[in-house]
Amino acid sequence: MKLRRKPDLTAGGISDAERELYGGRLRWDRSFVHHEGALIRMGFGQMAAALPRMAGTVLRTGWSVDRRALAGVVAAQVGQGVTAAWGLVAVNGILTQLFAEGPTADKLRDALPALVALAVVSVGAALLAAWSTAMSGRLEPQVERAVSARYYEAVTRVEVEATERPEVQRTLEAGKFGTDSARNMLRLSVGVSNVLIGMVAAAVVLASLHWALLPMLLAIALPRGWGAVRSARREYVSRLHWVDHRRAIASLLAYLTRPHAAGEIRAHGAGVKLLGGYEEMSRQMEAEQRRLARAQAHTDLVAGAGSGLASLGCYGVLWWLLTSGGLPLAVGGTAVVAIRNSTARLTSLIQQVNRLYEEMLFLTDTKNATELAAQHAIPHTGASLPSPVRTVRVENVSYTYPGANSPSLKEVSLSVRRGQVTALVGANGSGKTTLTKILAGLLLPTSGKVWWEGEPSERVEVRAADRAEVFASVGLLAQDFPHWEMTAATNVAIGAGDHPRDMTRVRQAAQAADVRALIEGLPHGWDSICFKGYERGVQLSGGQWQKLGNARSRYRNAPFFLVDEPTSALDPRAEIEAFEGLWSLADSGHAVVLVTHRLAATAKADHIYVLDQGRIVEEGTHEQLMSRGDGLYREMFQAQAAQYGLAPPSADRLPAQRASDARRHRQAP
Ligand SMILES: Nc1ncnc2c1ncn2[C@@H]1O[C@H](COP(=O)(O)OP(=O)(O)OP(=O)(O)O)[C@@H](O)[C@H]1O
Repeated sequence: MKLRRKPDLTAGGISDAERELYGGRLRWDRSFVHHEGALIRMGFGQMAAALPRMAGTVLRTGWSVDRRALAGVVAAQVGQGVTAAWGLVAVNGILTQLFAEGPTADKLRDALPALVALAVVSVGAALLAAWSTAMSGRLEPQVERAVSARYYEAVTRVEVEATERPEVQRTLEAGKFGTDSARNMLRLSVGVSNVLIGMVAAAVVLASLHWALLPMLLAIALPRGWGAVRSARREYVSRLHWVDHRRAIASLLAYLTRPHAAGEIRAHGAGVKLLGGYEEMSRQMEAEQRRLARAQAHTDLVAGAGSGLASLGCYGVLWWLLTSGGLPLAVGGTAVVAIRNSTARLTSLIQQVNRLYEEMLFLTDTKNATELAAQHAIPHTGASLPSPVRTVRVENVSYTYPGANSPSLKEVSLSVRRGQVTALVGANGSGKTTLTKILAGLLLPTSGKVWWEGEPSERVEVRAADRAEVFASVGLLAQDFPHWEMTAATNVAIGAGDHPRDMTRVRQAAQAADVRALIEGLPHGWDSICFKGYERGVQLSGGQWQKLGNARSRYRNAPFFLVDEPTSALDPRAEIEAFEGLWSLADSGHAVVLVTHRLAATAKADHIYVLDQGRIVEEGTHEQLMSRGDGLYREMFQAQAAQYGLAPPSADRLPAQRASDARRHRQAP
């Protein structure tokens, strides 16, 4: 029977839902090619070599987390192998006695010691199996934790820019699937080694009875092993190939139950669309499952036929050995028992090797991801920043996002000083947020320099600086800051890393952000979980969240505050108070970088930079900028004022959406 070398993973084509909701096929072609190259092409021999290597990695991890448990598991496995071998020896003893000449009663009496030995060996095997289960149950979660922690620790240290590169993103993403593979591999390795030791024991006993019995056992095992590897590869390739598709299905379902989407799901009928999409895309997955099942059945048939033929051959050889007098009848009986046992073990071995191989592929992804993350890690070392830092100076900085074909910042120069409010204004997409990320040390300029300056002549460029110190100097409040589904207290105190929580300061920060009374008025106060659905869960409004975010950056109390639209959801009174709070922070010696479209607030800033298409086109105080007759800032300010009837309408002079915005989004080939 001829097997196809490459499965047709395009089966099912593209669904209407995929085209409508995602604009095209969701198949992971790049990764498919990548994995086809390295692991999937691995031959049976290489795989046989790779398996113990990967199992070795898992065992080393086990050794580092819990030596006693690992030693217990290994001892129990070896013990079980020994008991299996003794079991066969006892069976041989029993059969030898039973096939001997003489009255049946005598033969049974003579076989009694071997029978007792068989019973003792069985009890021993049961005790060892229980010990192995207990020890591996203790070890498995620890190994999973160790591998996951290594992966996630590495991933969270990757440079933000690297995470923007599709190839890095995908490798890191693929690594997620293998974090529980270490645990599974350990469990499966224990299972496989258990069966293998039993089979090796059977092989040793058989070989000692007659050399020809050993190749027979191997001949039965090999076709099944081949089938296992083949099926595992197919499953793995399919899982990777459909990973985006699966993720999309999961996100469709997640939307259906997320509170923030509840309104549109019902009122706009989005739920019907999502459910329709889910059904259609799930049907494609089902088609893929059917394809896999058919292919698996095909492989099983071929492997089963091979194994069956080998068994037939084995029994033929056994027959010939017995009839030609090359083998005593009792040994023949033992051989039959051993072959029957081993064939039963084979079924479980096949299933476990199959899974083991698949898990190994996933664990390899995690290992690769962890290594790649280490290559792109933010350096641990670097020059200390001047103490205290007084100014961050940006010099001719340009920045192009990976994959974009034009820069988001072009030759930008500016200074951010302690004790001042520096405002960044400009149209959507003009580069304000990108600039704050550069200031925060999250993105490194594609060209140009960012200097952290203290006293004159004391300065460190961000690339040479100890980035941990840079991060420690900034407090970020992003436009889309995280809403942690945790307690209100955590949502404030998480702004200070792993420092112990100081509830007095949490309350002060909340007070300054005008959210203390609200939180303390909740039935569970600071222990309320800011996500409805949990016990003690509460639903906060958009503005209340924003106040909590402000409290978080207050609590962090870093010398450089970078706040992006911190008042977009606040009511007018709260907005005024929030801006006053920022100004008082500057008065107390902090640097405040304020990104906002509320130009009434920037009017009081010490210095305003106006960005347009990634360039700083104007700068100065509000008065200076308003005095420029044709200035962009003046246009924007007047357009806003006109909405309140405070200035003549000038909508026709609003800055138009720039064509280069669209160009920037186009991905480089
Ligand atoms: N991660 C990214 N990858 C590629 N391009 C990006 C990325 N983030 C932003 N951009 C692009 O960079 C340009 C500047 O974006 P940025 O978010 O800095 O603008 P902004 O001035 O903060 O806009 P807004 O006022 O809408 O918040 C935009 O064209 C945007 O599409």
